[in-house]
Amino acid sequence: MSRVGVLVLGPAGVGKTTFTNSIITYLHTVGRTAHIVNLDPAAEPSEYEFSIDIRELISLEDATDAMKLGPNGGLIYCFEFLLKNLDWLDEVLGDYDDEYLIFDCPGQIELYTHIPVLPSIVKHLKEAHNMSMCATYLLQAPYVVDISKYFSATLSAMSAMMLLEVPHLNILSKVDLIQDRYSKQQIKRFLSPDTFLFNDQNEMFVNQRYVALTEAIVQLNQDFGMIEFLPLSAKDNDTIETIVSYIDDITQWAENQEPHEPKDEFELPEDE
Ligand SMILES: Nc1nc2c(ncn2[C@@H]2O[C@H](COP(=O)(O)OP(=O)(O)OP(=O)(O)O)[C@@H](O)[C@H]2O)c(=O)[nH]1
Repeated sequence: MSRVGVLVLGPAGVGKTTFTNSIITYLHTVGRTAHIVNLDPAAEPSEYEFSIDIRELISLEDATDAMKLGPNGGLIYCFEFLLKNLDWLDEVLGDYDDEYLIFDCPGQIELYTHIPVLPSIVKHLKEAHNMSMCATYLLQAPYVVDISKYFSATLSAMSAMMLLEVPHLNILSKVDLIQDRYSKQQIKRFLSPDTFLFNDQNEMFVNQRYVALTEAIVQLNQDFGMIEFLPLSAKDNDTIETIVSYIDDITQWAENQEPHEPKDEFELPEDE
């Protein structure tokens, strides 16, 4: 028995649910099946039905009403409740042997960058369910191309990578929204950032020490090769296909299925 678990992570509004639905649509078109595991206790109804839904155990409304908590405290309460009730998760997962499960997660990144709740759940999925896991961490292109946001965004991705300890893909979402501001070549350099890329933005810093700091952090990133992105544009099937091929390679889904090599080159969506 083997299961694949794809975690869809990232700050609020980066496109996690849209990406989850795009993967399901793509997999259906190539004759594969996948299921959505909704881990957002405040989720709205989505294009595809959730196969497993945390709201059947606890919803954000239950937590905020019963415990008199605000939305963030309520969300943390829901995850702690899930952690205490892993037998519920075991039971609902019991029906999904040999399946491809996509975990759509909430956008409150403290759940996977600051507190150990999601890492504990992920550890349980790996150990108790023999799940082959891959984390996808989405950051939206219109933010990441701004140098001051680039750092907080990439550091949050790195923090999740270190806390979760599962193979990790960084994804630059909503690439279509920057295609009229940047050439294909510039966008390719955002996917694998280098110091040269940010030189034209350094003038925004009055304090020259920030310029030096910027260059040092980008250099560190380059030296360790920690942050590279795969491009995503939700309506562009090629970007979805490439990301799925990487996930398949990481989770070795293809080993038990048809042979499937990951693509060598990133394919950027065509300019509008
Ligand atoms: N232009 C563009 N818009 C996108 C893309 N992906 C998502 N969006 C839009 O971004 C908004 C947020 O998308 P969601 O999928 O709800 O984002 P989310 O990360 O699941 O949001 P939360 O669950 O609230 O954290 C919606 O209006 C989407 O239509 C994309 O690739 N391109």
